[in-house]
Amino acid sequence: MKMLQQATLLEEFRFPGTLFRVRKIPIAQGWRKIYIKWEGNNPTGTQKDRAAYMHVRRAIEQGYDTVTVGTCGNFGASLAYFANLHGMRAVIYVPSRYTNGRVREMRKYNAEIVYVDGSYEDAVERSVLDAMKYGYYDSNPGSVNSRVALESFKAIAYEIVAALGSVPDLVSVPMGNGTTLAGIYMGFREMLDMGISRKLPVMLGATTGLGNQIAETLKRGSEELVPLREDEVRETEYNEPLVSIKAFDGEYALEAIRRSGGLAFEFYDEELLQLAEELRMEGIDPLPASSSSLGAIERYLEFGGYFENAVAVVTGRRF
Ligand SMILES: N[C@@H](CCOP(=O)(O)O)C(=O)O
Repeated sequence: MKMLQQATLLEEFRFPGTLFRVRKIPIAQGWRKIYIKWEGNNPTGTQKDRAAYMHVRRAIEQGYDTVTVGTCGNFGASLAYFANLHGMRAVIYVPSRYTNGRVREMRKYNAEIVYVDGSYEDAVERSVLDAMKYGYYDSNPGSVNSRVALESFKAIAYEIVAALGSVPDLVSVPMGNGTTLAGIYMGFREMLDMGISRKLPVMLGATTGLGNQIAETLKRGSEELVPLREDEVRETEYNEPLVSIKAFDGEYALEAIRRSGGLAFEFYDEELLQLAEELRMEGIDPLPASSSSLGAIERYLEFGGYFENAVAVVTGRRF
């Protein structure tokens, strides 16, 4: 029943699901194939639309009139959009230093903004507490409904296999909380378990060198997520979506990277801008942080990795 319900939800809103082959970048020429899974054509321009859509549908089915999330931008804009589309109230918690265009977009979709003094993690915590206090549907990572986002990203794996006809050797995903990467890997696992496919891809996590709990854990070779202090992390204009003091789905992402024989690679602003430029030559205009997935594939080759075909999930457009 649960699976049937989910399939129905996925069918009701069709995400554009664009997958195209990279042509201009030297490493992608010849026999080696690199594809971009482009999420920038989604309604608010990022993969978060997939999760927000499913959260709003569930909230309606469960009789809620208000949805909430803590956000730095993308997830909040998505949730506000789908809530507004379905006549629901959205209360979005934003760290007070964020007054960017994405916050204006949330207001455009009639969301109520609550500014929180502190980090992204503080905004999430406040949203979770208020969800309990006021009876809002909680869309936060790490909350009672956190499985929903993971489930929603499985569809990316299915769309990749549908477009290519098979599982690629390598899949590279930008990594903040680890939710997108973990969800995509779960999709590949599900297809393998159901006999739809015959292998799993190697998973690459693409993140920032200025503070991500999952990458730090891998570097230190720790079995469990290592705690990161706020003063060990530095947020910049371009790395913000990849920074994570507390990676809410970090355990799942770690498992996906380790079990698939994958790696995580770290990038800095200049590199992210350069990668975004490379992707502009391919005809898309991505958020620099989202371009890190292409960088991880390039880095993997430099480190002597081998693949015949790879997919870089480029999670959002430039705003
Ligand atoms: N936040 C980034 C990276 C992927 O997000 P995650 O929190 O699911 O790891 C983005 O949206 O591109």
